Amino acid sequence: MIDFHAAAVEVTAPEGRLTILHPATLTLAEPRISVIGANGSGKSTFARLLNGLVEPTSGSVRVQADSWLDTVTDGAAVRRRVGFTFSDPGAQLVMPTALEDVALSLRRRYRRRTERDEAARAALERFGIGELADRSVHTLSGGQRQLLACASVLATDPAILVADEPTTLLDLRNSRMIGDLLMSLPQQVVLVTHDLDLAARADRTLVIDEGRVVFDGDPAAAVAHYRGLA
Ligand SMILES: Nc1ncnc2c1ncn2[C@@H]1O[C@H](COP(=O)(O)OP(=O)(O)OP(=O)(O)O)[C@@H](O)[C@H]1O
Repeated sequence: MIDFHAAAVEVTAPEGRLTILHPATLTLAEPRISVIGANGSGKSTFARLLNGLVEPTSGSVRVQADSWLDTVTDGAAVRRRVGFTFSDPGAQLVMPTALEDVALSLRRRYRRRTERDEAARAALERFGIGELADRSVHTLSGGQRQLLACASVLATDPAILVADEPTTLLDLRNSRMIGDLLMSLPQQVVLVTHDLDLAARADRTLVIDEGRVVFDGDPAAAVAHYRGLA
């Protein structure tokens, strides 16, 4: 569960103060929530507020894991419970091999190296990329990196997953695989996407336009609203 209370984001740009997200008050309780909108409308800003990667300049964003946590004052605890995958997986893959990358995200949970590597290998298998365990992340295709980034984040078993354009780099087969996976996870999922078919599979869809949530509700109606804007 996620709660926005008059949360807004302003930045300082050469042309002065800009509001990139106007105050939003909403509660996200549905298991699958999709966020759609044009390039530059504010979707990533909205998504990054959910785990404190972006802090609201006014208002607040709180997430409920075991208790309610504020994304600013409880930032580290929020980031342990809210997993985030970036549209560019290169931004989050930091270790030389696929296995080491997943193992890194498991270092808090498993102190012993052998247990950690075993759990990391199991996470890779779950995503159908077990055979890539010992490959250098630099030799992976864009789609394989995206799958690895998802495996690394989900291996930590976050309470909520925020996925920012997780299928952008993927071919049809892998987009379907990631889409099916996101729709079947036990965690709450907030998904930012330009894939309107995938967005429509959510329980609730937000449309963001010029920094405002301009539609919030039924996914099919949201997609129709977005098409109307375009
Ligand atoms: N730190 C910043 N300083 C100035 N402008 C910013 C900053 N962060 C974001 N913006 C601007 O805010 C707007 C919203 O950006 P955001 O990345 O949230 O859009 P988006 O909807 O995710 O776009 P896309 O679909 O292209 O990824 C854009 O115009 C962007 O240039």
